[in-house]
Amino acid sequence: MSKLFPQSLLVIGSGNMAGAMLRGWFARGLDPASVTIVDPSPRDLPEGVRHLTAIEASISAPEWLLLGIKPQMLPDVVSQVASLDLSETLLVSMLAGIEITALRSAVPHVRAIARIMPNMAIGIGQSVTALFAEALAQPEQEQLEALFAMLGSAEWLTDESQMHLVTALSGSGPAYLFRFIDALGKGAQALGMPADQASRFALAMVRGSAELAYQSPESPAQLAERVASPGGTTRAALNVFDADDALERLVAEAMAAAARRSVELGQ
Ligand SMILES: NC(=O)c1ccc[n+]([C@@H]2O[C@H](COP(=O)([O-])OP(=O)(O)OC[C@H]3O[C@@H](n4cnc5c(N)ncnc54)[C@H](O)[C@@H]3O)[C@@H](O)[C@H]2O)c1
Ligand code: PRO
Repeated sequence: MSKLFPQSLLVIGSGNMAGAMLRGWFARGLDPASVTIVDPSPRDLPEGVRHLTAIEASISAPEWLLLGIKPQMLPDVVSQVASLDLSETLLVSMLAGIEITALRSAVPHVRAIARIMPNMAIGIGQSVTALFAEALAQPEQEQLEALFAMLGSAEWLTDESQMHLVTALSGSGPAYLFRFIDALGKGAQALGMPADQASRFALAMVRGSAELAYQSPESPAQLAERVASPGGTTRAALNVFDADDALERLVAEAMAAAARRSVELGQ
């Protein structure tokens, strides 16, 4: 790999996700002067970048174009990018559900297309990011992997349809976990614990347990068994989760809904 960062990066839509990515890359050496952000109302505009509220003819051909808009905004943006010279550009899309064939027909004049599915932990350099690219992006394969591994970890998918599943797992997943932490706090509160203390205990417990699971050679399922003493408190709670496979069914149903929605967003 000859270089790490693209020489010029055009970002269309710099909200939560693209903003967090940029901050991570700036901290690791990306030159803000090489970045142009097009966004009518960007979040925490990074210092030193060029900011435009709409596509202008003055934008020169970017090496990379990062799409950070919501999937529903794609038709609006497509008409604007039609005027740009993208014949040498790699398009990197984080849009949930929108497949490469749809991106290719929306932006036919782009040289190559890659898709990514990061998650919100990208803001602290701990996203697991799925990558999928058309063959035309082969020259940038190593660079893509290095740039997203820098913000956590990155893994290629061999089949694009798996993007829907990754979106339902690790893309949306932080929200599931945040809800679970919230439910733990509320549960303790309902049993009589002060609300702020219950929230602190719930969050600290999840943080320690996630780190333990990450470091342990044992699977999460095995670790759960180690917490549960026979006839003890944990088993009493797990019995509630396990009755009719209630927890597994609920999670599987929620993830299936997310994956279905991802497919719908692409249609
Ligand atoms: N939020 C997540 O956890 C997450 C995770 C993985 C992937 N994604 C994907 O990332 C994308 C962005 O999500 P987000 O949470 O950062 O959204 P966001 O709403 O925070 O950011 C979208 C940005 O697009 C801008 N925008 C709207 N219309 C525009 C236009 N016409 N031209 C230029 N900019 C425009 C908005 O001002 C906003 O700053 C989505 O496609 C989503 O599917 C999000
Ligand atoms: N956030 C986006 C959504 O909810 C995609 C994964 C996480 O659609």
